[in-house]
Amino acid sequence: MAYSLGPNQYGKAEVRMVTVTRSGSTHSLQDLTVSTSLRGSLEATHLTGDNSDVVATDTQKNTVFAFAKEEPVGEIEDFALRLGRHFVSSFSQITGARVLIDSHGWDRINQHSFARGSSEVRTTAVTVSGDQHWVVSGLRDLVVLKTTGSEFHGYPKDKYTTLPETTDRILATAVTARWRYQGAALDWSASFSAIRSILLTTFAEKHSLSLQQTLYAMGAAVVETRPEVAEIRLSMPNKHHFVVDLSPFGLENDNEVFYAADRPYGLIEGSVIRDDAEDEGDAWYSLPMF
Ligand SMILES: O=c1[nH]c(=O)c2[nH]c(=O)[nH]c2[nH]1
Repeated sequence: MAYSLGPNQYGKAEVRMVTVTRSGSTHSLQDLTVSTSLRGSLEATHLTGDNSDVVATDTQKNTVFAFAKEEPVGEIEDFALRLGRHFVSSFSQITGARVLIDSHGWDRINQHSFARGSSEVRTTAVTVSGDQHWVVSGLRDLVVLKTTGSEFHGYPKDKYTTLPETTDRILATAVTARWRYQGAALDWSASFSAIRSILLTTFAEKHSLSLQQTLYAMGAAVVETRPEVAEIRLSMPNKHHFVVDLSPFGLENDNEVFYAADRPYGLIEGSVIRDDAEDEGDAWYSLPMF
């Protein structure tokens, strides 16, 4: 039987790194989870166990920590680009690098104390291939809910359908969004804040006939207003809130008391792509579709 080594990559996953920057007695904190992954001429280790081309995952982890000391980490996109370029330019057998960074938020209490923020995470996935690079940034677990402005009706009914139609329901989701940047280097933080704010405003203001419609509106609003975004992919679980039947207790539930079910949940996923988007290259290589 004939076979050969297929696509492969390897690296150190989820390096947990916290950095403290001091400006007098005011300290700043960055709390990151960094994953590195390398591609290249790695047949030997897979086929014969010859490790002469393997940049050890332990070395990759050490590089993350050392780079954080040698220069301020700064924006996660820039830090990921520095790491990716380092691996590709330092080792001739390494032709591509993927660096994933999650940034976990802390809210300031005083000059040197912090409270862990919400579950929301800011993300980036940087790919370096030869002298090219791609940046896909985003957020995860941005939990939002609206108490009205959401309907769901008009769907097909068959013998298994029990869901009542509604013209007024709670709509809640935990947004995961990834957007692919195009064009020249930019102010990553400013772009992130603007995109996050567009997602929130559109969720709140768009009257919803389905979560699918809301997802598309959120993505479209980003692509319409942010020329640096070639494409955005969204994954939005429908965090169902069911009106509790209070009639056994002789009570009428006028959309006031809900059962917040955690599973199963609808999972609505989709993307919005600019017609004239720059080529995606390796931007999404080995990333989940949504
Ligand atoms: O916004 C919704 N989209 C669906 O596809 C769906 N299906 C369902 O049971 N409830 C909902 N809500």
